[in-house]
Amino acid sequence: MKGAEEVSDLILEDVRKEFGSFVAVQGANLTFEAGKLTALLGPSGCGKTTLLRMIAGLEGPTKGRILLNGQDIAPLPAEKRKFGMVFQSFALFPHLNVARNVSYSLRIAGVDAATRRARAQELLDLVQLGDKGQNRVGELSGGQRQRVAIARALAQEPEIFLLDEPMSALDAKLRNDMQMELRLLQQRLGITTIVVTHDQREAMTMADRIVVMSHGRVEQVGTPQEIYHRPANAFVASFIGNANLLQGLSTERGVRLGDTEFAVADHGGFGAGRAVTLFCRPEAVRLSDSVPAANGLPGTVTFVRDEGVAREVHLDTPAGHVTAEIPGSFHETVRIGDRVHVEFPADTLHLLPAIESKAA
Ligand SMILES: Nc1ncnc2c1ncn2[C@@H]1O[C@H](COP(=O)(O)OP(=O)(O)OP(=O)(O)O)[C@@H](O)[C@H]1O
Repeated sequence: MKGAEEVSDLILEDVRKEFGSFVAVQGANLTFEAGKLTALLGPSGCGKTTLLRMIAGLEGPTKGRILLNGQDIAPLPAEKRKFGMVFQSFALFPHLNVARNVSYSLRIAGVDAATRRARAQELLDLVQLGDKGQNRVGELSGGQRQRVAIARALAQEPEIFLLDEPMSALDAKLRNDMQMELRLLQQRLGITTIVVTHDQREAMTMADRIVVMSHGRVEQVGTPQEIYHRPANAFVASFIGNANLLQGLSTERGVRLGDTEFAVADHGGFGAGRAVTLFCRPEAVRLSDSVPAANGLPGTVTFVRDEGVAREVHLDTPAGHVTAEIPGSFHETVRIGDRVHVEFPADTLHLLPAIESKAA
């Protein structure tokens, strides 16, 4: 297998894709680090598959450069790029047995039969299907088929490994297992990998870095922790997990929501008197019977979702709707209609740009 040290970062410079008058990807500037797994994450239609297909060479960019090892590969057709690809459907050949599926591309490349057999066995061992080489594809489970698709994509020692929604055909339990398996395999091989997904948990589980997209635009690039704890804007904050996003006015030291001023750890350099969004994760919100020393609001419970390990409490406050996530407890109860004090600890608060009004 090729190691990360032999392949450069993959760099996209101002890559844009238009379909007629529709802009599917707006000038994307991205660096995919060699040897790392990057997730392209966003809602349906945001352009992530189009971006992956341009990287694969299945779609030509309208504009921009795709640089690998110092060369602009944008004009190269897919077959001239040494990339392995796994599709949503796995696209296996039903008439070939498992080993032949894996070695198919080697056969096309004219590799001799003995080498092909040895390589297929090596790859099937790698994905823990060493004893299934002679089986028909139809005899395999969904997870096993996915492993065959991965082994097949790795057969030609690709420089870059591309996966488009690789888990979407699997049920929830298997998806969790395969996410871990794929991540461990990728780390073991140290192969530059790009995974398209609309599932934020999948991206958080597997990726070194996440590229969040919306409407053909890159909204933020960062580690899973950066994206979760320091989202760049309200879209990223609410796409990745749950978020409280309260509209207010910035002050010298924080933010004013209605009559109450809150101290804020990360002021975001907004200055005073600007329309801003206060961002706080539900698990950072505290609920108590007594008035907190600072950053508190009165609240009335409007809904309680008990998820065993945690409890999601929805509240009406003078600043708007707030969601708190508190530890699940067998003994304590929270009921609809309870009046509580809601505290937003200053060190968990961040200011983001104001949410644009649709009417504006
Ligand atoms: N060949 C094409 N011709 C015209 N429009 C296209 C073409 N391919 C994609 N699009 C449009 O470009 C936009 C982005 O599509 P893309 O498949 O990249 O989104 P996506 O984020 O991967 O969504 P999904 O998860 O639903 O596949 C969509 O509005 C889609 O309809």
